[in-house]
Amino acid sequence: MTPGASAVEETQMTAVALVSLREVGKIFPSGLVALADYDLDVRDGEILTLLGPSGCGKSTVLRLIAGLASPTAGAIDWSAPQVKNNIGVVFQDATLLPWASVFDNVFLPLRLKGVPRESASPRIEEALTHVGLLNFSRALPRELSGGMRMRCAIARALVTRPTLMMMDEPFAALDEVTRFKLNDDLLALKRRFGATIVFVTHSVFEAAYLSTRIVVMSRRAGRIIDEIKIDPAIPRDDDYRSSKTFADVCRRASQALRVSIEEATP
Ligand SMILES: Nc1ncnc2c1ncn2[C@@H]1O[C@H](COP(=O)(O)OP(=O)(O)OP(=O)(O)O)[C@@H](O)[C@H]1O
Repeated sequence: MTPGASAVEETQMTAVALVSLREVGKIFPSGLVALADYDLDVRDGEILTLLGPSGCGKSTVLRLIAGLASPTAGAIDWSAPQVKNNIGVVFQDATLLPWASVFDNVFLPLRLKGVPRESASPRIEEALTHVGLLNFSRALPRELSGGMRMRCAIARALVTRPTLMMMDEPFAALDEVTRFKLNDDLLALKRRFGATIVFVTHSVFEAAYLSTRIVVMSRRAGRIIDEIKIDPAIPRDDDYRSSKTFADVCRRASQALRVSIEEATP
């Protein structure tokens, strides 16, 4: 039985796939096989987390979906071109332009799309308001804390109103209190902006807290070894963190991770 499974969750699992990876392979020029025969649907509205040992191919999956790399085998099928052409991406390193203000960093994706600064301004201010950085719009990245830099990166990803957000260990470098706060803020942003999120983390607890579905990958060319569905209707709060459902999800994800690590150990 899937922890926290319910009729609501089953309904969500039948949601349309925004993007489908079909028998996708990725072999790097070095000959390293990062992915082989990899199948994955990303369904509308979900927070899908990829969990797996270091080097199992999580970032590669993200990069393929984001169009930052190409598969060497298989197909990536999109539900609509507008989904493919407007993806928000957030990396572990906030990757802000050091010489540009918070405002100008968030403006960047719109500037690249040819939107004039003046007409972009309300959307930038809205995005900054939602991440709590409006009062810092003139600050430079070096004047911000790590958590604030990540908020800026999230605002930059949200400013184009993407249908799909790809987040590669965005909170891994932050202290636990900041990380918890940003987890809650991300869920609030998701409710506000409604994007589907593909999230990569090493943290079982973070995966169990944020996700509506967790995919656990094996080390051997990124095979999927478990899929854990979590009822999206469960409020993500302190009660959830101390609930049996949360404990069950963590236990099952940890067991799957252990299997994936043990089967890769000679
Ligand atoms: N450009 C590249 N050229 C050669 N090998 C690469 C390249 N990028 C990634 N790899 C290798 O592909 C495998 C998968 O890498 P990937 O970054 O997708 O794993 P990951 O699961 O995200 O790892 P981590 O959790 O450590 O970030 C690793 O063995 C990595 O060393």
